[in-house]
Amino acid sequence: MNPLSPDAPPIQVRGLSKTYKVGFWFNRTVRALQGLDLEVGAGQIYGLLGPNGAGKSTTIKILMNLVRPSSGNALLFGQPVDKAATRRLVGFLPENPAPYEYLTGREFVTLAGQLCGLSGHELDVRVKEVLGSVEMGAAEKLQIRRYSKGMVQRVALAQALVARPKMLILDEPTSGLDPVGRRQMRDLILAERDRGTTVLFCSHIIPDVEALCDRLAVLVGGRRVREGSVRELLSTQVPTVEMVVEGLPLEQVKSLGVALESTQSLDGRVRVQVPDAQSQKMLSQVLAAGGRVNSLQAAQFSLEQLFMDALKDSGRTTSVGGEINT
Ligand SMILES: Nc1ncnc2c1ncn2[C@@H]1O[C@H](COP(=O)(O)OP(=O)(O)OP(=O)(O)O)[C@@H](O)[C@H]1O
Repeated sequence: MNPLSPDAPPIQVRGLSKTYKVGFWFNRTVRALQGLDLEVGAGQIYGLLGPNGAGKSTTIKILMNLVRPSSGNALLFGQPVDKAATRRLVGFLPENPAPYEYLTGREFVTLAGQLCGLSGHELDVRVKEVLGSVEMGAAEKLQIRRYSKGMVQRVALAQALVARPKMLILDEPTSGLDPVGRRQMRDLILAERDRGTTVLFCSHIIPDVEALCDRLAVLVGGRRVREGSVRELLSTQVPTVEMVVEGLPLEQVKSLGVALESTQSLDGRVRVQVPDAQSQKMLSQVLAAGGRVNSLQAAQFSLEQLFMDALKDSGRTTSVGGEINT
């Protein structure tokens, strides 16, 4: 039976909420997700970006049918997430992979391939191929308990890739990897996308998201607070100018009557970010007050700024965690 609904997007999430019960008597609740909507189109690399506790892993666990939502629904290829036949189309890398550590890397990936229905020569070839692609060929005969964290992450990715999935769901794929490993992981994800694989991944490493994603959603406190392509999202930012002011103390710079985006006191200087429309006024106010501007440049639009703005707009005093009700 074909588990795919033709034309259905690989991921559709509507009004997804998840409340965990916590505490000794389970009398407190944490709202990890609050009415989340998501749609991931075929062949996209889609990023979930958010601070610690934003609900990224909970979303992924619901998609992998490891956690049940409190309300709302989630579909993979148009089918409910509890259909095993559909989940078989997905390669999954969990947040903290814990493979059976007395197996060697090769035995573990072989087992994963067998569970996905591969066998014989095809399985042997494929296992060798994926272990090579994550650069674990040389260590494939070592028991996993001898591996470093980054090596475990690599064999865990190999098991996700072994059955040539139609979609990859990766929870913090670059966690534990050194800079070379991070670059390889990015290249692997891009190569999978070029092969036509849809990829959903979550991260709080902004450069990874920026380098990889076609689209992304920013989650804060279990809610989606931004969504779009990287270019769309960056184009919504107010253009700003960065100035370095000398000869005026921070407090005086702040009281020049210009709305500043940010200020930072450096050794005897003050770095400020000013909305572009205010930059001329700021310049003349600094000069009138006896200060100097020793550098002035257009600030780069960045996902980092977008992320900080999203956090500020969502009105949260701390970025960490879901909402706790006692
Ligand atoms: N099994 C659980 N029991 C109780 N609370 C949980 C459980 N799993 C997650 N939570 C809570 O739900 C909220 C969202 O957690 P989740 O792991 O989904 O966030 P995340 O965005 O993946 O965070 P991180 O980036 O730190 O991995 C947090 O407040 C967390 O404490």
